[in-house]
Amino acid sequence: MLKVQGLTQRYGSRVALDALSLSIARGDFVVLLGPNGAGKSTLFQVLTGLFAADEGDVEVAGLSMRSDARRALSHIGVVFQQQSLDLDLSIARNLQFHADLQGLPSHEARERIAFEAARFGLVADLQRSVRELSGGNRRKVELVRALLARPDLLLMDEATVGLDPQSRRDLIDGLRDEVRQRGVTVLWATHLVSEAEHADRVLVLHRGRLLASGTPAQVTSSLGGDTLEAAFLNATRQAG
Ligand SMILES: Nc1ncnc2c1ncn2[C@@H]1O[C@H](COP(=O)(O)OP(=O)(O)OP(=O)(O)O)[C@@H](O)[C@H]1O
Repeated sequence: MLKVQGLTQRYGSRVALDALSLSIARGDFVVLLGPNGAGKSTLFQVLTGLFAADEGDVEVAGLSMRSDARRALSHIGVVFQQQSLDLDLSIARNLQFHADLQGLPSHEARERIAFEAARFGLVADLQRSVRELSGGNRRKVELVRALLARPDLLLMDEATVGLDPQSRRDLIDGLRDEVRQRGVTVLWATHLVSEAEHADRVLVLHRGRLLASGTPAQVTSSLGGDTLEAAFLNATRQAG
């Protein structure tokens, strides 16, 4: 579903992505785990077409971001680090507005909004303004919004920043449901090891390079440590 080949991005003399290659199979829930400055946001900016990297290419569903960006992007849904809902509109209006932008027929939009709102426990709040919602529910609305166009690949860039453990859990559980039922592929960037523990695969990124890739147990043993957290801390402290 996603193939990244030899991606390099420099900011002056700083190398944010260093010939990075990775691939993700359809229906996988993959956590991209990296400390601050590892290159997660830079990677997401390239994946979402905000800019082309200095070198390398990205393929989404077999479509090159360099030569066929518009079609490649049509397969992607994204939740960025920065929140971007209209605070004065209700949840329903925010979602409807986005569905209109995507050109979804209104009966389909209504069905999907109702379906996803139920999955994420938002039904009772649909007519409330976003301003009145907790941070956790705001993130859920953004996730529902990203799912409206039924993307094949969902990118989540540190989507749980600022949420308490229960809200983080609810968001991840809702998304895992989506993965199970619809086979959506998820790339979830975070610096929180606890969010990687239930992933199908973990990719450990440090200084723009992949240090390890595999199930949480495989990554723990390949990086050397009793727990994923110990292995991650050990590897990102040592790696030069
Ligand atoms: N616009 C920019 N100009 C210069 N350097 C940048 C720019 N954006 C990122 N960098 C540098 O590139 C490297 C990777 O940054 P990036 O934001 O991609 O990492 P990150 O893993 O998303 O970090 P965080 O978890 O802190 O958001 C860092 O060293 C950062 O300082």
